[in-house]
Amino acid sequence: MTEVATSEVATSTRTVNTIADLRAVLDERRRAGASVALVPTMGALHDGHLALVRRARELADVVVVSIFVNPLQFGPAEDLDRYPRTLDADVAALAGLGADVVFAPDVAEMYPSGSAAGTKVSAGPVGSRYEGAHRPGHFDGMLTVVAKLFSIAQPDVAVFGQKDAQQVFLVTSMVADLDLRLRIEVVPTVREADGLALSSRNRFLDERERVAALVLAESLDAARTSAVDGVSELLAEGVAAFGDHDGVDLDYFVVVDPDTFLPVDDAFSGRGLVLVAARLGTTRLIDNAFVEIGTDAGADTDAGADTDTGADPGADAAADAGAELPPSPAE
Ligand SMILES: Nc1ncnc2c1ncn2[C@@H]1O[C@H](COP(=O)(O)OP(=O)(O)OP(=O)(O)O)[C@@H](O)[C@H]1O
Ligand SMILES: CC(C)(CO)[C@@H](O)C(=O)[O-]
Ligand code: BAL
Repeated sequence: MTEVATSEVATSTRTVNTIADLRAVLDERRRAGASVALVPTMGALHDGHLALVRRARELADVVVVSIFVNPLQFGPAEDLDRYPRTLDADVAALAGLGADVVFAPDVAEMYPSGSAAGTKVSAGPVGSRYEGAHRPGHFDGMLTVVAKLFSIAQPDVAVFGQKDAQQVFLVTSMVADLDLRLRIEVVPTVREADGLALSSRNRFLDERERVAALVLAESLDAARTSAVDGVSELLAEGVAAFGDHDGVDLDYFVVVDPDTFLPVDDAFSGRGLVLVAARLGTTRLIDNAFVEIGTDAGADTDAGADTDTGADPGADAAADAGAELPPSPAE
């Protein structure tokens, strides 16, 4: 076997920092017949990430977790510099779950000619909507690093979180469009007890913002409850949930067809996916939930805890319903 520089964390978890070392470790395991699962992350791990790792552990013989804060997916005014970096704690948590390899390259290893230079993957039209409208270039940068990680690790399966729904759609599309030879596994959103979706960025919320952040899950609950009455009602109630929350700026609240990721029209019925994004001070959060529209089946998935909607019946909700509101100047 090629000699590999590693640091042992637990008996069987290794951290590798170079592409060559990761390939050497995985090639040896694959030659022995092992299957490989990859969990791509940007670190600052929380229970949402750990759910992906647990799922990966069930799916393959070797679990690789990548930790790389990818500059290519951050805009110039975004939070690249303040994005949390907690590598030692991350590696300890992963060792506790029996992950086999932590891949933690630096920027020069991933982008030797600089992150602005070189070939990029284009996310296509859906990449410019919703998150992409507010974070221009984000999805091209995300797909580029994910394609590189797939090429480097050559996993049989890669595990992603439903919390980043548009990311899941675009990664799945890339795998199909480029005939990549792996399977994408999606894990439901992990939430705090009160319904807030776990996110590395939650740590930036102050006490007041943490309370106000619940409105995202509440708006999804409101949408789910009113979905039986159709798309317009769902959107009106979802947006109305933001009516009495000062200090929360709604970026978008839309319902899309999960198969196309395009907004549904008013007559749509069946399974829809509601996407929401909002800013609280300098922190931007996203969330989503599947809903069953026009039937009384209710939501079928991982939407937030069963909280009150907080909707203000008097709010001028309908005016903004379904709108992709103009992008904010900066995060
Ligand atoms: N609450 C969650 N439940 C399930 N999966 C999650 C959750 N949060 C993040 N993930 C998934 O973990 C993977 C890595 O995400 P990432 O490192 O960007 O963390 P994050 O918490 O989403 O950070 P941020 O939202 O601040 O960007 C992605 O596939 C993402 O969807
Ligand atoms: C998939 C990913 C690791 C690519 O940098 C990132 O977008 C994330 O953490 O969701
Ligand atoms: N969680 C998706 C990665 C990002 O926000 O850049």
